[in-house]
Amino acid sequence: MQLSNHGVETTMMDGMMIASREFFKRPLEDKKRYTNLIGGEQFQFEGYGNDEVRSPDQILDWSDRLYLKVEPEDERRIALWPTHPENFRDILHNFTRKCGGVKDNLLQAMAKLLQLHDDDYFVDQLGEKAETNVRCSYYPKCPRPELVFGLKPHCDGTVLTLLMVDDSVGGLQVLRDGVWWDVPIVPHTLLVIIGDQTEIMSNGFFKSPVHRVMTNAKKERLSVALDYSVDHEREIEPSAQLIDEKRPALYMKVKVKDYIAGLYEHFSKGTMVIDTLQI
Ligand SMILES: O=C(O)CCC(=O)C(=O)O
Ligand SMILES: [Fe+2]
Repeated sequence: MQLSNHGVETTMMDGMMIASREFFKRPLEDKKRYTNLIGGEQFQFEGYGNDEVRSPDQILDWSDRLYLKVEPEDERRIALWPTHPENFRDILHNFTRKCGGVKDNLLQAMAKLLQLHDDDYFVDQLGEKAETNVRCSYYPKCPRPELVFGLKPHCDGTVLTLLMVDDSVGGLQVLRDGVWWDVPIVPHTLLVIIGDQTEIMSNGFFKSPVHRVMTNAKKERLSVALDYSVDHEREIEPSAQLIDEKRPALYMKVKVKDYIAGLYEHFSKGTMVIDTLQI
């Protein structure tokens, strides 16, 4: 879904993209100060780097990324937030605040669409300690685009993802009825990707789409995503309001922390974690 009247100023969107681009352009030594490999080997989610390597035959993606927890604000690991470009931290902070409002409006509209008793149903599900992460992804030019993905097929394990894509180079594709479709680029829109957590809570009324990023031999590409998740300590399950005799619960209850752990396990193998929860 493409959102245009979202209220996030174009200057703020451009600023966030430019700051991310400048970060990735920094010398490797500088970026490594924010590495996601502790002591050069132990993987942590936050920081700069690639996917976790879990097995020697794992197929890796042709991308670099900077992944940071931005909410709850008091859990930020500010030492991992780049200091160059100098405005990076401020822009990320402001962008996060602004997009938070967009996310709440969207979740309310989705609750309305499902005719839930309370428009804040999904907002409340997120919990006090809802987790938001930013994912800035840089896809370098790839000499053999037919051999590797920028990002392999996956579903987002989020409630939803707000995504800003490069306005000069495509690559994002979404799977529909067995066919991969290019997602068109419309500058200054925000792409909304429904995540698995919403699929579960909505008892499958909303579907989390399978998507992937293709590589490009001639152009590099950048995207910035905000991932919204329910508090990892909470459990999610299909809303009781969306279950009846005709449509029983389609998914089991799951703790978000366990779901996310399963997600990465499956992602490294190229399989889908949501399939393991189906009743
Ligand atoms: O780079 C993109 O356009 C999409 C990135 C994405 O799907 C993800 O990070 O989950
Ligand atoms: Fe994604």
